[in-house]
Amino acid sequence: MPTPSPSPSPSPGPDLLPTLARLRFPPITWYVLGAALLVLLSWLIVITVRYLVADPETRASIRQAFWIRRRWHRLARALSLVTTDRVPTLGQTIVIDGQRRPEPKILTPSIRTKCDPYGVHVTVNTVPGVGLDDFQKNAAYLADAWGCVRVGADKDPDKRGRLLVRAVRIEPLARKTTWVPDGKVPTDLSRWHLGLDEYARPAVLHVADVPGMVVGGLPGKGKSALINALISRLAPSRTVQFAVADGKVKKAHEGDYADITDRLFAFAGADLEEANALFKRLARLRDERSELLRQTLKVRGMWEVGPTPEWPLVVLVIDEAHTFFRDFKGSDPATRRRAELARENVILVEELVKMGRNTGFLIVLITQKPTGDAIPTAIRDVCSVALSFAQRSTEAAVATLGENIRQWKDMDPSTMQHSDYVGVAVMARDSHEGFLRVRTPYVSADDTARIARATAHLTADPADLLTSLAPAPSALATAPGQAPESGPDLRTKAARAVSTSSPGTPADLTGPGSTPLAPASPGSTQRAPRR
Ligand SMILES: Nc1ncnc2c1ncn2[C@@H]1O[C@H](COP(=O)(O)OP(=O)(O)OP(=O)(O)O)[C@@H](O)[C@H]1O
Repeated sequence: MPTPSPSPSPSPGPDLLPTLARLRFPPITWYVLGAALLVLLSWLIVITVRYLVADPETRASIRQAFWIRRRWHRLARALSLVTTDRVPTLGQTIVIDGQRRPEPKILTPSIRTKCDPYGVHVTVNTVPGVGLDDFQKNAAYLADAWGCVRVGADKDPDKRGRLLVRAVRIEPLARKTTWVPDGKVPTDLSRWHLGLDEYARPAVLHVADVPGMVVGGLPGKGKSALINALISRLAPSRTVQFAVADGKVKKAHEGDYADITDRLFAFAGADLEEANALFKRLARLRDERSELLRQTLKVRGMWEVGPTPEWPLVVLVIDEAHTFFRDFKGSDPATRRRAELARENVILVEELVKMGRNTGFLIVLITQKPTGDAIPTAIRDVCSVALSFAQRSTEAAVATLGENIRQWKDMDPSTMQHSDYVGVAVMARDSHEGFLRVRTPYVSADDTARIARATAHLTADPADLLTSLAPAPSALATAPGQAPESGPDLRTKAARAVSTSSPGTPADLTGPGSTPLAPASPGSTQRAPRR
């Protein structure tokens, strides 16, 4: 019996190419095929070149991103980050007869990746039933699966239904960075780039929304470097003026600010009278500005137009702040006087913080004292930003960051004792829930001194500058149909504010009657030369 010949294979096998060659495709097909190959080739060239020119760490991130995309569908199913769609589509209802049920469809969020040296940014298009909460709950598993130190998810502010998932491969907090200031005039004073957060995203502080900030931390953990960064960044701008009260020293030529005095329009040492004189002087400047604000700048708050050379942002740094607010106990006259000054200092600084933002003040209070009384709560509560470098205990962290830090154990700065964390600060912001850890760049005192020297000619007393803005008395005269303005003539007031200091007054204007807004005691508030 003849054996039946095997049935022909369904695959064309070796005959495929000749068969294709025999087929006559219209020429357009070849063009389309050629174009597709060209696009594919160009794409391959682009990604290869991109990979080759990247630094070794970005290359590692590119490889990581490849595996994230490749294994995403499996991982998403394993972590239940998918949804099952059982509702038949219109097409299925037409085609499928009543006996059969349509196959449920698994919807997986689609992802796109972007790399940097620290890891991968994953953009996720959500599917119904899978959202931000699910990604946040699974962050630790995602981190394990992707080989990352940390994964965080957030909503994309630019598009609803889209999530931004950050996979950090290299711990940004443990990586020390240095910034060598270039002396360039900052383009936007309302934003201060503090450093990188724990997801290697830029941590930006909106200075315009910050009336005051508290900086705490153990000695040697990075407080001065942070202030160096602030001064080096802002000093090249003629629209910023600085004053310092330093509780660590008696004279301006001692201590951390000795090399930048030329860029300060006022300085006070640890002496309480001296500091009190400086705070009063700034409080009067605030009052003068408040009266002139609407008439001269025609706005309700300085930040609506931003600082100008005539109306500069006044940055007051109060270092070792606890020195000025101590609760002195004792009944002898000297102690009673000190207690009175300290109490007055609290009120003056609290008001400067509370009411200074609109008129262009930024108050920075620094302390290394780890107890709650270091900065009185009256002041701490009106500062909208608090930064704490490493602390010895949770109680010390509470003193700077407030009670809330007890709920966020992994953010507690008392866990940052390792030397890797020098320069890392935990930040609390009024408008945000929780805390943020920021790796701040190191800025040396020498670099800050260099910038201060180079920009010393920009130093000016903001009170002097007000006179150029004060409207002429005629402008303040009663307009027809208007009630006469009560209170002193503003121009005269502003002029009076500077009448005690003639142009070319020498650097040290500490003698009685020499400080324009608040005459200080001999050897007190010092001013850099006005040029
Ligand atoms: N952001 C940073 N990155 C890396 N290292 C830093 C950083 N900030 C500070 N350091 C290192 O720590 C040292 C001490 O820093 P810094 O003077 O800023 O501390 P501090 O908190 O101001 O101390 P103190 O309270 O005694 O003034 C610096 O000399 C530097 O070596």
